[in-house]
Amino acid sequence: MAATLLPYSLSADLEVALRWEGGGRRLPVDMRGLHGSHTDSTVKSPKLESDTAIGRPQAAAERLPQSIIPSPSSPAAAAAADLHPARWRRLPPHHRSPLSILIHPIRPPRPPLPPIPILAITITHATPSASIPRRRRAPPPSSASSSSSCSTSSITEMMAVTNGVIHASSREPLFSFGVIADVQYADIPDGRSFLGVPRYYRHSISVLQRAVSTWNKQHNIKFSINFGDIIDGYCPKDKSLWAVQKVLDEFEKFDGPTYHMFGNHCLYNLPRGKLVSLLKMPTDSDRAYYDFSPCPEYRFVVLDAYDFSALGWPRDHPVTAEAMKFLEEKNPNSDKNSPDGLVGVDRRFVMFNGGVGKEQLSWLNDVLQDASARRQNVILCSHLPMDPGSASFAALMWNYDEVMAIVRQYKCVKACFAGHDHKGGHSVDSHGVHHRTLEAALECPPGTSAFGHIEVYPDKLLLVGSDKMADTEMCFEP
Ligand SMILES: Nc1ccn([C@@H]2O[C@H](COP(=O)(O)OP(=O)(O)OC[C@H](O)CO)[C@@H](O)[C@H]2O)c(=O)n1
Repeated sequence: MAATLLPYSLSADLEVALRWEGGGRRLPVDMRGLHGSHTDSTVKSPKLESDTAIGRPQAAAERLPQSIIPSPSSPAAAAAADLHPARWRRLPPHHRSPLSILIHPIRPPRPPLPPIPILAITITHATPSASIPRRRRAPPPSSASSSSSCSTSSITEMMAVTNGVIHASSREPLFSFGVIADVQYADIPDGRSFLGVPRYYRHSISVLQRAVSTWNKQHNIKFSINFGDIIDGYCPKDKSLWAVQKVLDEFEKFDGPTYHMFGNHCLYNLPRGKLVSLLKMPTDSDRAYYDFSPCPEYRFVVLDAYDFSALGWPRDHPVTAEAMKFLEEKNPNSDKNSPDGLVGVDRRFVMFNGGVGKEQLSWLNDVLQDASARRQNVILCSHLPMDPGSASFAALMWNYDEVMAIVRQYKCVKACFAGHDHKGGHSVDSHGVHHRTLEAALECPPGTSAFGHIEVYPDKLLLVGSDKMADTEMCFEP
């Protein structure tokens, strides 16, 4: 492989944590003053040498010295080292593997360690390879320009893709927040989606329980966001209220507020007005969209993606009639949940999706204008994804194009997060906005999880996911 040598220097004591399918090891290394070079596939230095283990991380890990201690499950400590992500580049497919490497400072500083004879590190990026099962599988980055929005250099730009490496950073986050999507809890036996994907209706609440206890242990998670579909449509209607309350009781155990939004499944079970109050949405009306600002630099906008929808409004409500008329025009199938015969992004015109109404669009414009005036970065949250690169076409918001046309009048929106498309996804659109669809809690087999927390910096967001939720670094122009 042609190797491009890039100089680097390390200025702190670091730990190198290696993870692979089913395990991990943490290796403290005194790297102060270390200088070396980085190739496409290896970090080379007097202490870190590449060898035949390139592409065979397990073999490399097996040869690590005895001083290695077990790695803790949380990679939250990744931070604050002068190891710039720009030094790390994507690997060709034949070098991809399940291993991820976390590099973070040792705190407090440790005494120097005896020299380490040979350590082979293969820098692996979690761009999925169909042939290799991954513990932290990353959704494929997709973008109008994969070079995305990292602005500092063309190499840095390459790092805006989803990957399995938690990058060291030279700063502490401004704050962090927890994320979870599509819990879709129901006290019913396991089942399958319309397309045959297994769904674990009872287990999904355990995923939430694990999320909450993890967030609480991390101590620095300011709030959490639940991306909708709190219970499943198959939940017996006379148990809906009980089921929503049971899930909310779990969120209540989190040491901070949780912000909720509507998903289609919420609306199969309960009327909108009831949900707004049950979910304690911070609005002064029946509106299910709102914004909040956890610090002066950031503004969060939570959209109601079912504001214009055939779901949730009373049957005789004008919105129901208008939405059904819209679906009639866009979708010729008698079953309006079916995208059969619809082509490309037109597959989104199905009844289990919805859109943002005119009033909400105008409100969104006002919020973005205000955020721009205050020089705030904005994060858009919606149950429905808003970029074709980040989700199946059939999962997109009906009028994602109208929402994004407003977003593009300003430069303040840095990322859009969504749920709904359970497999997850990540893209960077033509304007450098990240779109991250979060993997569903519902489709985690027992013993597995999908939740995470997002570290917020002035110029990037770092999603640190549990096993089925992939880590994602999202850089942008501040
Ligand atoms: N092709 C389809 C897909 C779905 N349906 C029916 O629509 C309802 C909602 O489907 P469901 O998969 O439960 O919706 P989720 O919100 O959990 O997931 C969204 C998708 O992942 C988006 O890609 C349900 O009644 C289905 O049976 C359908 O008829 N035809």
